[in-house]
Amino acid sequence: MSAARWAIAGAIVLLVTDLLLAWVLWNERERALERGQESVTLAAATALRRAESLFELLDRTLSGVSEVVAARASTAPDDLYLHRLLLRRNAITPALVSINLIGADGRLLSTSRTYPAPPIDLSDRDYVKAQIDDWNKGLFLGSPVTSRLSGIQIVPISRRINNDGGRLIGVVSGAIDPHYLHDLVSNGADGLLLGIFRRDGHALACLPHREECPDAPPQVKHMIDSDLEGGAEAEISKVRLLGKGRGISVYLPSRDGQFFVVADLPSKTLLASWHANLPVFLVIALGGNVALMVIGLYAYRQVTRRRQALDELAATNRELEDRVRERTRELHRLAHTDVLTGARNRRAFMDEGEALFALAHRHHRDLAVMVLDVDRFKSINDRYGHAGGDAVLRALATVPDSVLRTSDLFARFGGEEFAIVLPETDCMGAMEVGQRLLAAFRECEVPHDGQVLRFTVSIGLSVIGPADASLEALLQRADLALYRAKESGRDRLEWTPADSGVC
Ligand SMILES: Nc1nc2c(ncn2[C@@H]2O[C@H](COP(=O)(O)OP(=O)(O)OP(=O)(O)O)[C@@H](O)[C@H]2O)c(=O)[nH]1
Repeated sequence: MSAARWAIAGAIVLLVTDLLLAWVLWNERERALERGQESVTLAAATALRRAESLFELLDRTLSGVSEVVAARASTAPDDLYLHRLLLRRNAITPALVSINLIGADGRLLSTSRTYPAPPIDLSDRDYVKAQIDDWNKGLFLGSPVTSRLSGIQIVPISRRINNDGGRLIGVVSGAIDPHYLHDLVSNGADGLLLGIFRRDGHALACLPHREECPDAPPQVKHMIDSDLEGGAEAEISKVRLLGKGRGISVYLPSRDGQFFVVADLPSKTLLASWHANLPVFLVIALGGNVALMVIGLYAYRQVTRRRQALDELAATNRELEDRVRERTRELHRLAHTDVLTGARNRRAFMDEGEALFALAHRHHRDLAVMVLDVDRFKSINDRYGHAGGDAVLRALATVPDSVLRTSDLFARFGGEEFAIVLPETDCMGAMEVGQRLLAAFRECEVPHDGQVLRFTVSIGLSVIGPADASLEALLQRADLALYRAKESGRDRLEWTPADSGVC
């Protein structure tokens, strides 16, 4: 596999691994958001339940006062009685700063705080007007105001008092201590913003700003309007309703629709644990990537090295084979070459000569054999030394090159004796060649030791006959002819006829 393919395969493995890790990371994030959503919803629901319980309790208190006053309306109870009634009910309702009785004209008739009641006109207050204007209003939750009675910030509630005929007798009101409302939204998680709002957006309580709760921001007011139209119970938004930025928000209206709880948590808080684990994930991802890259590189190097080793082994094998072939050729050449002259030796001559003989014999072709012997070579040796004799032999071996055909076979037979096989050559042709050879040897000059040596050669010739069974037979006849050549005076060619007696 090429380096590019390795790189592509490695990149794909890394990509898949990183995508898997990213998927795990994304899942972790979604789960953290889900957990955050559950905790925000729980905080809002808890605050709503506690607020509804409180308002039910306060409603029962005001209803109780209302019933007593209505029952006693015909007997016109005195101020002290009313004050004591309010005082007793207030004593068992610590959430209220005071309980007040207001006349049908809006003037304060009695209060649990002081006796006698100060002359205060409350006809302009929303919690008074709402009850005077509506005979069946139920419990009314007023806007937070500064009490004219106590001078502190309170959240007013009120109930209408009717006589048996349904006519307005007066209004009973209670001033809720804002701290009680603030306690409803306590115990929130870190970073949680929680608010209880009236339908008109006035804040009744909030977390974490206990003292100065901001009124509902525009987006909450928009939710309230939507709620009025659609009657939705809860809405979860990814955009925070109370804080800035993104996060999880929950909006819950009360059963009677008089107030709403809104809670939200910023993404930063929701994902705090996820963010805390992020470096661990990144280190794992980075470590995984590095580990995969190291493993990939290691595997690539191992495979490359193995391939290189195999290539080198193959190259070494090829080189060894070449050397063995070369060596074999050299050995073959040495085994078939005469060391002194470089011509073929007897073995090579016999191998190749037998093959030429067999070919000629089978196809009835002509073939001639010559045996050559240097004349009086012993005297050359004696006169010029062995080195002189060797020089003559070396020179002799070069002469046939210029006379013979390349298809002819020339070899040193041993000592000063040489032999030639002439394929496709009849007796006449061979004689002609023999004469040319004799002439060439005569003219051959051998420089040696500052002198020029000359030599002659005697040649014995034989040609193939039908009765010849081997090259050896021709060689024997050529030897006989050579003997005659020597006997006849040397430097000449003689031939021995075959059984047929023709040349
Ligand atoms: N320098 C040299 N001499 C050799 C070599 N081989 C054989 N001789 C010598 O060649 C001589 C052959 O001599 P002879 O067989 O008597 O024949 P000749 O002297 O050539 O006489 P004729 O053949 O009758 O003409 C011997 O003295 C051998 O020692 C060789 O390789 N080198």
